[in-house]
Amino acid sequence: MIRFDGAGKRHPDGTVAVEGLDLDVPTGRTTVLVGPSGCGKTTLLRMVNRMIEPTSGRVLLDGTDVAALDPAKLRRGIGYVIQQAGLFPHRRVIDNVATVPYLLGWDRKKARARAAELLDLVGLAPETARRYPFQLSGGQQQRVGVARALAADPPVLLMDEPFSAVDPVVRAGLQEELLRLQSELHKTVLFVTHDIEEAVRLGDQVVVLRERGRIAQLADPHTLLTAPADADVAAFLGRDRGLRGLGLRPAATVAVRPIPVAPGGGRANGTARFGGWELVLDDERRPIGWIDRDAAGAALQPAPGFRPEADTLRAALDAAVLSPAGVAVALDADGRATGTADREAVLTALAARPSPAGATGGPDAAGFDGFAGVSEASEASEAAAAAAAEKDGAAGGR
Ligand SMILES: Nc1ncnc2c1ncn2[C@@H]1O[C@H](COP(=O)(O)OP(=O)(O)OP(=O)(O)O)[C@@H](O)[C@H]1O
Repeated sequence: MIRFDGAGKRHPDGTVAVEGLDLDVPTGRTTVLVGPSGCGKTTLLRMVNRMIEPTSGRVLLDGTDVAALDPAKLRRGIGYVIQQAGLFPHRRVIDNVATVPYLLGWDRKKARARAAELLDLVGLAPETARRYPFQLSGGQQQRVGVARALAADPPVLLMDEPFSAVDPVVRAGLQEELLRLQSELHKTVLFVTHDIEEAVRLGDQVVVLRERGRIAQLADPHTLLTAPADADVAAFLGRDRGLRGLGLRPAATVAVRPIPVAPGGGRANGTARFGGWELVLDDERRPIGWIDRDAAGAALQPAPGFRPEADTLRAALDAAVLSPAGVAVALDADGRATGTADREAVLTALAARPSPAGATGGPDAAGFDGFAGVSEASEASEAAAAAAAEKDGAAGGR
């Protein structure tokens, strides 16, 4: 566990970046720090790996004051991922990823084997290994950054706006990947973002900060979205927080009706009728589309679906709203139709009382008391990003 114990930072010019924060970052969970620019997120994150030294209070790592630990050793035990990855431009991808193992004195072969394993883990093709960072896309570079941070299997990962420099589609993919990795690896992750959407997607707990690193609210994502602590937090969460909250609830609560499929002709093996609309399925029961039976010669229209076992209520609602028939198609993992849910069925599920932990199976908020983080990656580049920090002087004591 990481504990901020009255941790504060006053800069020599008198600026108080963080006023004195008490926060626990629980082991094996993802804690997200979110808040407006300048509220102290990066400062808090960097206090953990001693790139910034607190001027008051302490930061404890598993009970030990980090001030008592050698900064270089400390950083080798903490993965650090920053915006734009901060890769070493003159090193091949494989050697970027192997940075910390090399520093730990692993032999080259073992370090590279580990790096190759990690590239695979973060979804990069083996041929990526021989390239230089400039030969990769932004999203690929971020994946390398994550692989590098994981190389020595550190229990703690500090992530400072790691996905903010990539486009929304790539970003969503990287978030998905992080969730998958975390479900396997259970690192203690402290993640900084400006983006509340990202915060509720990734966080087991989310800390909303105000200026000077003061905690406005600490809660699991569902509680945050449904019960913001005050009007300021509600405003920060945005007007569509209710809708976003649906993204945390499982679609499995939607009542799905079996499809009464009649034998059909032509390319479809069956159809099902809903008022004037007919759902056409192929031989494998995959939806082909909707046809408006009342419109002569009408073209097939898309049949949006959702997976009750994997998707959220937001996805189910989206499918029902987009369906020309007002009916979402329930699908199995292979895309075969297992039933349908009309808009009323989705609305009934929406109205039901959600389970307190939300759809993500998120942690019980009672298990946490708090935490913090920071961002700002621009000058971090080599020593900072790698958590490798061969040279202690990189940012210490800032
Ligand atoms: N070296 C410094 N000297 C003086 N003030 C500083 C210094 N570094 C940071 N600050 C100030 O400390 C405050 C907190 O900065 P920090 O970088 O932690 O904020 P942040 O929440 O990460 O911001 P952003 O989201 O914009 O990255 C800001 O007001 C910033 O201007």
